[in-house]
Amino acid sequence: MTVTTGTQRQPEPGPGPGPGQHTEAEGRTANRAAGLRALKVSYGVGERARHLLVDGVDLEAAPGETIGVVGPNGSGKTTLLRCVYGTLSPTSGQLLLDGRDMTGMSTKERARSVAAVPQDAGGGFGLTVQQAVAMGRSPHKRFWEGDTARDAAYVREALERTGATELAERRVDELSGGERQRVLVARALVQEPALLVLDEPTNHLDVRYQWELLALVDGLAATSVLALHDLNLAAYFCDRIYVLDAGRVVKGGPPAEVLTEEMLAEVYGVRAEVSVHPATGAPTVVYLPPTAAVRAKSVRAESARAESSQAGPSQAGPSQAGPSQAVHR
Ligand SMILES: Nc1ncnc2c1ncn2[C@@H]1O[C@H](COP(=O)(O)OP(=O)(O)OP(=O)(O)O)[C@@H](O)[C@H]1O
Repeated sequence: MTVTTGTQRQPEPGPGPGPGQHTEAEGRTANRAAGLRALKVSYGVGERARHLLVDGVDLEAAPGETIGVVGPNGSGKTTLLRCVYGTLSPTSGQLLLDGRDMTGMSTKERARSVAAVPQDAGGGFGLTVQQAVAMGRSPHKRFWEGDTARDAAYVREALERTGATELAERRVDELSGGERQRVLVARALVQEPALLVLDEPTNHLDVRYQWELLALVDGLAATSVLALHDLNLAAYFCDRIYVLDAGRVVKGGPPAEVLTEEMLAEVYGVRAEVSVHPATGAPTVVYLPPTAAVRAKSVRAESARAESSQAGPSQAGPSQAGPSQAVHR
């Protein structure tokens, strides 16, 4: 994680050597990072996949960076992240992991490098938390191999790091939303990802766990790509932020460049004040009641979006400039 704005953030201490089973030097989660590049990635649905939910997205995450993907509801964040972690194949464009085309990787190979925490993921029915988290080790094993002491150590550590140790013997389907979210993150950690993709990871979490979870993710050596709605958390934890609107990146760069009052009015249709917080050094957004002018602008932008989405991507108006014009890096 690089500090961009004179913040007083302290790096998250690295994990300890675990319960005597391994050390960081042996290649645990914290030591792996891969660079990600999305080049003109599009994902389309409908006739000839012409309705683009993700439209020509360029995105870059250097090894170890924490990248935020933000944007209004329905702007394409989840669809983009699904392309990155492989449950969707882009209609066009390329996704490169350390320069290698990800579409050429087998499922298992991809799973050895990329872990995902999808939005509101279900599953885990009938399993205990410990069993569900241990399943994250499967990309690193042959199918007949049982859990080793080393696997158990990974699981123990991941549970510790996500504050889920107390939940180990509980059934996953009996957990609260926030408890379940921490378990999903623990399962992703034991996968030893070089790239971690998290879709709204702070969903269901109380403020303390939101903070702790993002600090944990940020403290990993792994590259992280996060979809977030909370712009203040994104401002604090992300090295760079990409703003999606109607499937396109309309702005990208360090939080201080991206999170402007103009962007918030233009993309989200909200009135806000952005200042640098004296204690954190990060941009901080305070939302204000909308004026009549902002409300009217927001209604106009909303109907322009609706028209453009009905007309199809080729009819997009000038306010939806392509990424090459609008991304500020
Ligand atoms: N399979 C599909 N077919 C048609 N439209 C889809 C499909 N999947 C998603 N969409 C639409 O694509 C748009 C982008 O959806 P996506 O879930 O990627 O947005 P998002 O930015 O993650 O939204 P949110 O912030 O609400 O989670 C939405 O308008 C959604 O309704």
